[in-house]
Amino acid sequence: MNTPQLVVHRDKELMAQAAAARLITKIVDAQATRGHASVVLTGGRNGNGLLAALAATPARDAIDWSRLDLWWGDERFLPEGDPERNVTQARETLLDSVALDPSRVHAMPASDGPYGDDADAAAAGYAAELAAASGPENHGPVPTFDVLMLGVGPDTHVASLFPELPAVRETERTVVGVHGAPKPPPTRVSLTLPAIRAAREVWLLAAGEDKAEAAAIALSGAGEIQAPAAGAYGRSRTLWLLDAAAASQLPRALYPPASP
Ligand SMILES: O=C(O)[C@H](O)[C@@H](O)[C@H](O)[C@H](O)COP(=O)(O)O
Repeated sequence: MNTPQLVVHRDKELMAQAAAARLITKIVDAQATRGHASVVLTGGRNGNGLLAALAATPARDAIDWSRLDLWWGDERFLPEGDPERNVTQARETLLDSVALDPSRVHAMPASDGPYGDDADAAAAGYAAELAAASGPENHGPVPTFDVLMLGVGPDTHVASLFPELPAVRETERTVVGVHGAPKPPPTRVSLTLPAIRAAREVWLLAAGEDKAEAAAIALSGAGEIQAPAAGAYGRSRTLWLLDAAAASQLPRALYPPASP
């Protein structure tokens, strides 16, 4: 497990813009090196804020969108097109305005899709899709994601892995159904910590006063069952992207030197 790297930006807007610029560079470098890139998106205000910043910057067209694989860290288990679905919000915010290859956009199943309203079957289906995309050069039944992004909840949840619930305890499966989530809607589909940890880099997005306690808890040695964000780390890099408000309760020793 690598030590988390922290970057603190002045405010939520600057954090989103800086994170978008960082993501563009990461994708462009991956495509220049390997001909394609693989990114896992997250839902929520910070995740969508990053996509909105990406949509608004001219530099976005440095990305070859046709050679970008998109996956999701979690999804609200709702009907196709429901405005509350993470993929619906991502499409409206960015995806519908860039020339993606639809075969490389891997949305998680909807509750009126091929698996019906069975979230556990939908999770197994997505796990199979991940395994099919994984090759011998990857680490287990998940493709090697260049960047896996996670919003951090005020209770330290990431994806749909909530403190103490069964999904955060999963050590074998890569995708699980989530029932009774404290953040509505209650039924979701989520990557598990083993799948998250297959990523080269994991970026945790935490902006806003309401994330300050969660960031301090997750970065001060809490266990992953009580604080799932503490268990989210990448194979070669774990990066926390915060604004000053979300970093306001961090122990001084963790505060990066050149922070606002
Ligand atoms: O489905 C979801 O709700 C998200 O994937 C979830 O994991 C989100 O990223 C966090 O709850 C943070 O959300 P905010 O950025 O809106 O606080």
